Amino acid sequence: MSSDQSYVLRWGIISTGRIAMDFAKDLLVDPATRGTTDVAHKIIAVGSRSTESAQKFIDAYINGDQSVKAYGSYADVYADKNVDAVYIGTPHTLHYENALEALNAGKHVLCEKATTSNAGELKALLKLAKEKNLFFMEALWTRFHPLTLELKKVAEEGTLGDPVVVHADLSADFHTEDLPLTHRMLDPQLGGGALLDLGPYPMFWCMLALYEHPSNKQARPTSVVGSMVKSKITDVDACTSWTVNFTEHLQAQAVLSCSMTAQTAPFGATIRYKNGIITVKPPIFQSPSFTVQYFDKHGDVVREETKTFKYVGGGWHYEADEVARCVRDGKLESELWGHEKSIVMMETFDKVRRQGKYVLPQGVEKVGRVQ
Ligand SMILES: NC(=O)C1=CN([C@@H]2O[C@H](COP(=O)(O)OP(=O)(O)OC[C@H]3O[C@@H](n4cnc5c(N)ncnc54)[C@H](OP(=O)(O)O)[C@@H]3O)[C@@H](O)[C@H]2O)C=CC1
Ligand SMILES: O=C1OC[C@@H](O)[C@H](O)[C@H]1O
Repeated sequence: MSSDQSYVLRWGIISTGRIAMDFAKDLLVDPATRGTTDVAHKIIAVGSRSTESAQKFIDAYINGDQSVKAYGSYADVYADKNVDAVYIGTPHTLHYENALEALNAGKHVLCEKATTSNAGELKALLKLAKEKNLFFMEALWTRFHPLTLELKKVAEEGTLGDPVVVHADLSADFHTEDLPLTHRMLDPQLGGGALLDLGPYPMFWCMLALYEHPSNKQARPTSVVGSMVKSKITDVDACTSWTVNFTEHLQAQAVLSCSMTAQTAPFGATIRYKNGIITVKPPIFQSPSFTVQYFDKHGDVVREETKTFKYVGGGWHYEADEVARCVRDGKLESELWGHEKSIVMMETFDKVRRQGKYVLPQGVEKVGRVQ
């Protein structure tokens, strides 16, 4: 759906799993329902390891639209001349080669989190994207939500002062004892475990609250300390926690955690400032509301405000709109979630994996094995 003036980005979707479904469904939501009139989306093709699965996906989630091509390989999507941008929804450890092939075929890329298996792979992709003059973005969808945009305004308008401590957790009990060993959360070949799957979200709130805060002047973390509890089933991380310090311009610390064997922590994310506190209600990847409490000089709450957000769709369409705008404007990266932030995220995960002694099997990481 598009208004006459809108720029239409033509998508190719690769993989037919859970997140590809969520993303595709959101591309079909009328942009006007979220106040978007300058860009719109068209799904041109779906690629899967089997044509049957691609066709089933189109039938089930793209209203059986006959104009959408069902391909039995990802390569066919990259080769389709009508595709402008490729959305990658495969497991983490496949992102590198999928994105590499898409970029080499001249396509812009939106790639699911965790962007790659490690920072080395990510940097190689970013270099290629720049050489080819193509847009690349990690699909950190939470960055583009209206809640996040509003929270950032409130956080940085001055009254709250500098940020000091962030706590954030994202967990989910995947009942790993019942999963097949080939499930992406358990299989080390697929980068299984809590950190690479759930970790991007606690880390995201750390990045938003501390890294992005103007007082931090975009300084990278000064230290990262992590700890992992391994799963007894496949030795991937079941529970991981890590602290991230920002001490070059701030005196601030984030205390972050994720687990794939427990329910998420009820506090979601809290950001404590000199003069108040912001609480982000769980789930922190798709939060419905946040509350701000302002303190007087004694630390007593003098004002409290809760802001609630609703929209049509699941919220993945906001990142799609960002990609469309950037591609339309010839940008190679998003100003809101650019390359440097994805690198800081992946470098942090590399450090935590090293400290937790989580080594992926030989050959999984295509660039710079973390060990
Ligand atoms: N942004 C978000 O909200 C979310 C993001 N994610 C991210 O998306 C990625 C995929 O997660 P999710 O959709 O839950 O995973 P699924 O297991 O549901 O789907 C993954 C898909 O990848 C394709 N695939 C290609 N090779 C393999 C392989 N060797 N093993 C398994 N699947 C393969 C398959 O599609 P086909 O058979 O068609 O080729 C499969 O359906 C992860 O990186 C995850 O972190 C996940 C959930 C939410
Ligand atoms: O990105 C994600 O968000 C929601 C979680 O349920 C999921 O495991 C993760 O991949």
